[in-house]
Amino acid sequence: MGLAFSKYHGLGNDFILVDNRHQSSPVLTPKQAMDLCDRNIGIGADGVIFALPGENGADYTMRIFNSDGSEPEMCGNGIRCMAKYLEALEAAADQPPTTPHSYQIHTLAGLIVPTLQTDGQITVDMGEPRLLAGEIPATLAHASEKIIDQPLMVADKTYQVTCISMGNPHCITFVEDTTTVPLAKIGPLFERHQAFPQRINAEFIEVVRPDYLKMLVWERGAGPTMACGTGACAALVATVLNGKCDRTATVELPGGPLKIEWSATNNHVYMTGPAVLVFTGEAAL
Ligand SMILES: N[C@@H](CCC[C@H](N)C(=O)O)C(=O)O
Repeated sequence: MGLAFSKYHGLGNDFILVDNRHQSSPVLTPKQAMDLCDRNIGIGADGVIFALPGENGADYTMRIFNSDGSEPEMCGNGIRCMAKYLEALEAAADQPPTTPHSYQIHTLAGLIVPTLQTDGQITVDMGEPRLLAGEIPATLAHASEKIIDQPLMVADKTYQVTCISMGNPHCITFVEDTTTVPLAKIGPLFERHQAFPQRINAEFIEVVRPDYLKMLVWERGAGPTMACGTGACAALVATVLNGKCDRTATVELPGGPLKIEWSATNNHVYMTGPAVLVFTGEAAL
């Protein structure tokens, strides 16, 4: 049986998109998704995203498997890709949406709202960051406390970390220079540190200016990726909480820039960036 798919990327963070609008659970198993993500024997991607029927009054539901088959709660770059994918599916069915056009998307992290802009960029209302240790989850503080600039011992070195959930968990460390971070060595140790019972995404941030951050990321379930949207949002929030940047800043990732704003008015985080169709195809299962 063949599986029709579209491959998209958001700043090099790449995904296989599957039209799952007629079934209420993903049409692939985690193992099938993992095999399709393999860059040698599959299509190659950081994850597989399923566009499902909407739940809780939403237009659609997004589910995602990481390239290791695990299921995260949310994906920032992925939801921009899904918005473009939905636009293409609707246009193919002669329902061309108007722009700017928003979708209400239910995720395991709650309701997320991407808006397609007339310039091709997508702005996503990512909801409110969750700051308490119990919400992340992390054991570096009592469940009802925040983890801001706390020590974490990794491979005999103490890092000062700030932990934020954007629905999925992030651990942020400030560095002098992102080019000197031994990501392949310490990334997996952060991800599977005993302080993080559901593993963690690890971000390393260089504050270049109060409105410009550089970021390296090691993703839970996917390893080093070219960009992470939820990670960039968590990084901006962590940097504000540490008094090192403005509430609006550009976060420069290996794959390019994202504009992130943490609104002082409604506490929501907004992410703006691109999503690009790479190719469509049919995969053998
Ligand atoms: N790349 C994504 C995040 C994908 C999920 C992450 N690996 C996790 O397990 O939490 C993004 O752009 O946010």
